[in-house]
Formats: sequence, C-alpha cells, structure tokens
Amino acid sequence: MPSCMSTSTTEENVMRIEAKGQGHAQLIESAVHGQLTTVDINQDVRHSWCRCIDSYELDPLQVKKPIVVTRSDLQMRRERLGALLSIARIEMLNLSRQMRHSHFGVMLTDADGVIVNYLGDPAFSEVARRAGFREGAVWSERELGTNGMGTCIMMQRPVLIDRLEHFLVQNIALTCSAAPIFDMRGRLLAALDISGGPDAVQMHTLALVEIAAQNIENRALLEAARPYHLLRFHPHAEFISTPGEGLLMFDSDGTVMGANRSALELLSLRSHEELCGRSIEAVLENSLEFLLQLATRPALRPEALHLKSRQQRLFVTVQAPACEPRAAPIKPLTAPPVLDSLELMDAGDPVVLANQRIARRVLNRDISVLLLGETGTGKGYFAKAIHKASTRADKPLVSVNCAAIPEMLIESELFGYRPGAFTGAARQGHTGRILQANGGTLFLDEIGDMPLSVQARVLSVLEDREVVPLGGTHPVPVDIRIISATHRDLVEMVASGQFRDDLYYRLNGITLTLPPLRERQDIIEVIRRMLAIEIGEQSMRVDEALVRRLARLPWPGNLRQLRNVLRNMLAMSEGDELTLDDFDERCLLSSSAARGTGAPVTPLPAESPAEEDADLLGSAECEALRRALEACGWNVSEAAVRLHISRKTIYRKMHRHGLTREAALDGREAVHAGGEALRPAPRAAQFRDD
Ligand SMILES: Nc1ncnc2c1ncn2[C@@H]1O[C@H](COP(=O)(O)OP(=O)(O)OP(=O)(O)O)[C@@H](O)[C@H]1O
Repeated sequence: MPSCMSTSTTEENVMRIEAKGQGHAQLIESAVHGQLTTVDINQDVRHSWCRCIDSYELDPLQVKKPIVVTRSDLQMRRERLGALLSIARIEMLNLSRQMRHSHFGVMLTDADGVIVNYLGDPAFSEVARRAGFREGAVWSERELGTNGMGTCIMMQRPVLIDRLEHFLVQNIALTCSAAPIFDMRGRLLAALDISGGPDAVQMHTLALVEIAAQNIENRALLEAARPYHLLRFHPHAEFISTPGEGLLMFDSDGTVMGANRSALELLSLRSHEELCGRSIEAVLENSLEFLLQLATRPALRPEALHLKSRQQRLFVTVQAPACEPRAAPIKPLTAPPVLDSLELMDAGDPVVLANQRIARRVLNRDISVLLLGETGTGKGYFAKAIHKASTRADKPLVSVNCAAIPEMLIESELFGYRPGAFTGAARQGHTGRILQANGGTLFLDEIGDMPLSVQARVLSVLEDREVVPLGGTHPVPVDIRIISATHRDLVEMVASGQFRDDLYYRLNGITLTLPPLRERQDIIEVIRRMLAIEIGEQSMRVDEALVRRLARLPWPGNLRQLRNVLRNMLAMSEGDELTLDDFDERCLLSSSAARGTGAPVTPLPAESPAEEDADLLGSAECEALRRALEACGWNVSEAAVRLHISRKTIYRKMHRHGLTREAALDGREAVHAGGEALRPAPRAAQFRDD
C-alpha cells in the first residue's frame, strides 16, 4: 500500500540518517583520540574537532540553528567594515557570475563569523536556507563547529572543509572554501567563503576564493593608504601594480603604517609587528628624503633599490598621499554579543591569546586558576573575565585583597563569625567572604601576602568544601571556584617557607602569567581600546602619532598606569582632538600606578630650577590637593574655589601628581575593605572599571 511504503521509506531514511550520524560521531572520536593515522584525516581538521569537543563542548549529533544577530547589530558590523564591504561586494558579484548554475553561495563574514553579505545561486537557495546561510547568522567555529568560515577565522588561513570534515552531522552535506582578509596591520577583518552542496568539491574553488580575498584585501588596503605615502614594490619591475606586488604605507616621518601580506613575503618577514611602527629607513638602503623625492616624480617609473638586510634588489614606485592624514575618530567600543568577556581580552598578543585559550579550557571545571604578573597587568581584570564567561556568571564574584586586610581581621573576614564569637563582634554575626561567594567565584588577590597562619585554614576549606565560621561548631558546605593572583614569586616563597606548598599546589591547577604592557605585541591596539573605553560616548579624535608615542613607553605600572595617564590627558584636553601636545611625559613619573614591581622608572630631568623646587614641595602639595578634593567630593570646581586657584590649575596639578579619584578610592578600599562582591556588569560596561 502506498501509505505503508511511504512510512517505511521515511523510517528507512531516519535510520539511515541516524546511522550516518553515529558513524560520523565515531569517526570524530577516533580521530580526536589519535586512533586514525594522519593520512586518514587532515591535521587542521582534527585540531578543529579537538577544539569543538574540548573548548566549545559541542556534540556532533546536536542539532543547532545558527544564532542570528539583531538587525542593528548587523548594521553596526557592516559599518565597522566600512569601504571593505563595498569592495568585497564587487568581487563577490564577479565570483557569483563565474559560479553561476553551480549550486553555490558566496558569503562574506566579519571577524566574528557573522555573515554580513550573502549572494546565492537561486538553485542553491533551498540548501542555503536549511543550512542557515543568511545575513546575520553566526558561523563561528565556537557556534557551529568545524566549518569553512568559522575554521578559516580561527586558523587565520584559507581552508577547504569538505563534507565529513564538518563537525556537526547537520553540515556534512556541505563543502565550503574560505579565505581570510586582513587589514594593513595584519589584523583579521573578514572571511570570504564559497559554500555548496555535496557535488561541489573542487580544489579550484578554494584557489578562486583565495585570489578574490587577496584582491579585496589589496583594494581595501589601497583605500586605507590614501593619507600615506605608498611604496609599491616587486623584484621584477613588470609585476608592480599586479596582485602579487608588495604594498607598504609610511607617513611623512618615515614610520611604516601598514603593509600587505605580499610585502611581508617579499621582505622575508613573519609578521606585521616586525614592520609596522619601524622606520622605512630600517628596511631600505635609501634615506627617507630620497623616497619622498621619488613621490614627486611625474611618471611613476620603477626605481631599483636595495633592501637593508640583504643585497636583494627591488623595483619600487612611491606615490604621494592622495589626501590629508586625518586623526581617526575613536568610536565607543560596544561589545558585539557573540564575543564573551574572555574574547574581549584578546587584542592580538600571542601570550594573552594563549592564556585566554587555556582559561577557556578550564572555564567550567573545578580547576583553580593562579594568575601571575607584575602589578597592573590586569590580573583582577582577567579574573573578572573568567568569571563572567563561566556558567557561574550570574552568581557573585567575591574579591578579597589578602594584602589589604590586617592580619588579625583576615580570619573573621574570610570565614565569618557567629554572634558573640569574640569581643567587639557584630551582634548579628558576619557571613564571611567565602560564604558570600557561594555558587560563584572567590578571587584571592595578592595571595602571596596571606599570613601563614591563615593559609592552613584556607587549604582545609578548599579541600573539604566547607567553612566553620569563628565561634561556630557546624561546618557549612560551600561551592566556590577559586582564582588567585599575586605579583610575588610563590615558588621562591614556598622554597623559603613563607608559603605552604600544599596550598600552592591546590591553587595552581593552572598558572597563567600575564605579560607586562611593555612586552605586549598588541600594545597599540590595547591603547586604542582603552582610549575607546575612556572616551566613552564623547566624540573625540585621537592622533595616531600620540598612540605610537605612548606605545613606545616602558609603562612600569602597566595597564593601570596607562589608564590613569589616559584619564588625566582626557580630563585636561580642551578640544575634541587628542594630540601629542596633550601628553606630558612627566606624568609618568608621578603616576600613582608606577609603584610596584615593574621595570625601573628612569626619572626625566627637571626642566628648570623652579621645577626642582616644585618637586621638593610636591608631596605636601599633593596631600593638600587630595584633602581639598576629598572634602569637595572630588568636585574640581568646588576644590578650585576652596583653594583659590583655577580649575585648569587643579587639573594640571592632579595630572602632575597622578592624583585621580579612582587611585584614591583604590587606596581607601585597600585599607578598609579588601575587596567587595562584584555582580555581572552590563556588556557595554565590561571594560570600564569605575
Ligand atoms: N584587558 C583590559 N582592558 C582594559 N583595561 C584593563 C584590561 N586589563 C586591565 N585593565 C585595567 O587596568 C587596571 C589594572 O588592572 P588590574 O587591577 O586587574 O591589575 P592587577 O594585575 O590585578 O594589579 P595588582 O597586581 O596591582 O592588583 C584596571 O583599571 C583595569 O580595569
């Protein structure tokens, strides 16, 4: 009977699909556990499968609809890509014309894997709809497992993910080729992808995508290069102005502002960091003057020049800027919803990225995290990010500064006490910090300063997962995740008997060392991000020369010092543009954050005898100013009236002494409370700590 037949066909189909799914899940399991030879499975795919299981906790058999971002979020992402979007659109139209009738869709995603543009062959639209290829859909590896766009973004190189190489069974009928697109500083901006149905596996599709991505990148780069001098070069003169040419931008001071990937290859460099921010004279044999002069020649005839590092000859042309350099407006940093607090930490530094990845691996496991690093490197900030990205995010994060609580109070502060436990105890008793953190995270800051006498009790709480408040008899069960931090050398302290070894081993399930700011390869991006946070909603232009100047400083007080300096500069600036003139290097000397274990501060000589006198009087003046500001609730206008000086002078003096409300509050908090419970903050506020 027809109805029976159709039922059995449906059942057979379901069984066949289930069998296929089980088979695929087994294939992934064998590969992840190294039971398949490298010949069987592409290593990049295997690594991606491992990430899907270990880091993203995905299951190959789960059915996942892609998340779709809101319309306004999509709009914001498109705006952020700027000219790249329209340039890419032209290439995408070309590609889809070439691929007509071959059942493909052409897509552009941003760096988070959100499809910002889709062009599809109508014959492919049904598959595309089912697969979830649509504008706004998030195809990151974290969301949808191994896939062309997501894995290309993750690996930052071209990939072909063919059918069974997809992680989720729901995607194993697809074949996807994707290539990344970078900006002139080597930061990933987007990925271009061609995806199709099962009959569409072609290596040449990947080559097509790669060429198109390279074209988009070069054109976008030429657009971005307009305010700068443009050096185009190649070992063969006839290859200049072809897709394989090297493109390098420099400003009128000769500082390299950016380059394309071919430039790096031709100069045998591995990363943009080796080039950007350096002088062009360090790259080529010729002087800046000579290069600037080449730009004035009417006909762009290639000139033969030599590289500084080797005797290799290159043909070059130099084009003068097509427009005036403009200070780039820094927009408020609004976190896209697919980025979590941990991803936001990563501004491109390999050590920070590695830390972030390791932290993610243990995010929801009962493994303690120990954060090491100089003062101000962001240990507290990182702890907050781990908590917010974890499943405990909606529970409290309780922070205890072990260095700030007097030794005699630390036990009662941590473990709490019952009513009348000791003379002077509050009548109603006190819930200690450990119990306040129940269900959430306890952050033990400056753990190296915890008195030995308290260490044994903390250890027993961690081992037994229960607390006995002072004066109490019954243990109270507690469920906490422990993150601790210190700038001290705990290993050394264990060796010298100042720190219990059993507690040390209990705390360092994993240890992450945060790099000092001066060693971070992403310092420029960190400065930009912090500026964006501090500028907030205001409209303010920031001169790139200022950002580069700040990036060259040693920052002994690390991120805290940087933040204070930026805040002071913004408070002092009068216009809507921040330039080198707003930066007074002397503020580095007095910045409150310069204390601690950072690199030594080299004092700058005072410019005049009067300044030397002022230095002598400095601390008295600073103290008077701080008291006046405190008395006026940090209202600068009121303090100015009280001290009979102008607001501007007050700002100048605050700047000179590194005196900020936050620094003063930090200090006070350290004395009185030693930390407080932090609740999850709204997304937009994630980077601001007021
Ligand atoms: N990734 C980041 N982005 C923006 N601001 C940050 C970041 N990391 C840290 N900060 C800011 O830098 C300052 C110092 O950070 P934090 O207090 O976390 O450092 P720390 O290493 O814990 O310092 P200490 O050892 O002195 O306690 C804070 O104002 C913090 O908000």
